[in-house]
Amino acid sequence: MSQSKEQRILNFVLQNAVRGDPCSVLDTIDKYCSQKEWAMNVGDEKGKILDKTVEEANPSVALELGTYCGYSAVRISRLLKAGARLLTVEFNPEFAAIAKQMIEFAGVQDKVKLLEGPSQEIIPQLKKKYEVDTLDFVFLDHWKDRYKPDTILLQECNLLRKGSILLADNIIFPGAPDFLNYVRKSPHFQCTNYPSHLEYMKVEDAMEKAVFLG
Ligand SMILES: O=C(NC/C=C/[C@H]1O[C@@H](n2ccc(=O)cc2)[C@H](O)[C@@H]1O)c1cc([N+](=O)[O-])cc(O)c1O
Ligand SMILES: [Mg+2]
Repeated sequence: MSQSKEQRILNFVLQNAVRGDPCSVLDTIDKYCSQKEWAMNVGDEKGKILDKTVEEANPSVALELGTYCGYSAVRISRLLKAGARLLTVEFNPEFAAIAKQMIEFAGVQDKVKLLEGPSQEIIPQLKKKYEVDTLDFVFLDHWKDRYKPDTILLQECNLLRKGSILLADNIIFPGAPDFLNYVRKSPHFQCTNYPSHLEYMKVEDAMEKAVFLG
């Protein structure tokens, strides 16, 4: 059975990164995906926007939708204060298995809880099953047609509070037009756009920050 691209990325990290060093894991993934095989990690340029937004939010409880190989889970969790936690949602069992190993190799496993399943099933479980009160930060990077329904679902489940910060990847490419329209038109969100580029490419992309106003 030939290896998957995601398994090749993990193997490259296991063989070339420094165990317990999140930055080394991030740099190694970026090296592989810029030189050998493109993959849909948020990457370093948009990753720096993610870093700034996480630092602004300084979250006690953060949610990520779309773990993939764990690149942004490592990126986010390396910035979390003592006792803070990241819940990350992955639907594909193969990607979840890769991400779990990536997170453990980076040494951030005590800050990260990987939840396997579709976001529309997991989100309604966050309060009772995962003991979440409200979310301080949400990173949206899963299926682009899920950004809007999941943002609505987060509100319906009372998971956002005044000041909760949402950050969405891929606003230009592949694009999330219904989400963008929704948050920009909604009186409940204050939006900011961050122009950037698609990971590892010269293609235009952007991130959108949407602060919940209550
Ligand atoms: O399509 C993209 N992302 C979709 C991500 C999907 C991920 O979210 C998970 N998920 C987790 C929970 C769910 O409920 C559903 C899916 C999927 O199992 C997958 O791991 C994308 C594409 C490009 N691109 O250049 O083409 C660039 C990007 O940065 C992207 O993020
Ligand atoms: Mg993305």
